[in-house]
Amino acid sequence: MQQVQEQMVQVTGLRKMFGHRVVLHEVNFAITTGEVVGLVGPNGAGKTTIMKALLGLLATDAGNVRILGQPVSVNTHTVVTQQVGALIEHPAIYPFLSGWQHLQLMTASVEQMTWVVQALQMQAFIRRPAKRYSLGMKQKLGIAMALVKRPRLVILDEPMNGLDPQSVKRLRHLIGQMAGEGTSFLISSHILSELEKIIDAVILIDQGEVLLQRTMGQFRESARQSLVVRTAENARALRVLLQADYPVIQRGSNLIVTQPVSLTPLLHTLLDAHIQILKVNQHQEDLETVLLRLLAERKV
Ligand SMILES: Nc1ncnc2c1ncn2[C@@H]1O[C@H](COP(=O)(O)OP(=O)(O)OP(=O)(O)O)[C@@H](O)[C@H]1O
Repeated sequence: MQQVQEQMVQVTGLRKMFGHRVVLHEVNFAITTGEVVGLVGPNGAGKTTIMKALLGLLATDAGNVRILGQPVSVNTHTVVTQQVGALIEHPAIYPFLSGWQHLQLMTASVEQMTWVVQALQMQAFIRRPAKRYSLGMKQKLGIAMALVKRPRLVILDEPMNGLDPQSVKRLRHLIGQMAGEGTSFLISSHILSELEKIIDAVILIDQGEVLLQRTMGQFRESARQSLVVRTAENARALRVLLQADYPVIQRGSNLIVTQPVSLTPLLHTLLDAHIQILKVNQHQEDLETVLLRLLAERKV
């Protein structure tokens, strides 16, 4: 069923200083209903600070946060309490309570608790005291606590930390399912290859500024296409292509043409030099490559 694209989060002109250091400059972005947004950027870029501001956990110096149209600040967080689930930094876990008792702190609904325990496959350890949990079990419990009330907005800071591949897959599935039912997600992660599989849009933060906000559709359209060519004589092929002014580099056993070019003249150049072509592939830059390139270009 098509979701109505209601505004879930609206952040305008957010500014935060720690002492004299500006850590968020004029941050603006929006998240719609059912949208899964990735918040990415280098260490110290300001991702956790943004998440804390969204939850009203941090006094800001300027700007506004609205969730479902309602203002959020350190003094006003009714909408956060009622509609938002979050896991920021480490989950708050009491060693002597079981996982189940932690979930009971979040909701009175046994149905909701049973649903999340099954969805994240926590049945085997949910009744044990949390002091006996592994890192990954604690992380799952933290995620379960964020999701159990089926909130309208979920904020997850590095949710994949410590999770095994099966659990990552299960979480991905669950996020997709909840998003399909209208829950919005803001997820930070350094594991861009994983993040890319679940997000609808990405926000890139660097030094407290939003460098880019794009839907994955826009992102794929603008991602550069490179051409991967393998020949029987790569060293000679490299020389021939460079002489013909192609932007080409050698990587492992492949030659990479780094900018869009027409295929036929390139192949003719190689065939005219009697070089046997073994493989030709179009390759699209992935999220990680594009973001690293954008960050590198910024430093130039
Ligand atoms: N309580 C604080 N006091 C002073 N400076 C702080 C405080 N919290 C964060 N900072 C600074 O604010 C900046 C942004 O930190 P933040 O934790 O938001 O980054 P991040 O993008 O989440 O980084 P990471 O990827 O390493 O988790 C950093 O330079 C950090 O040193």
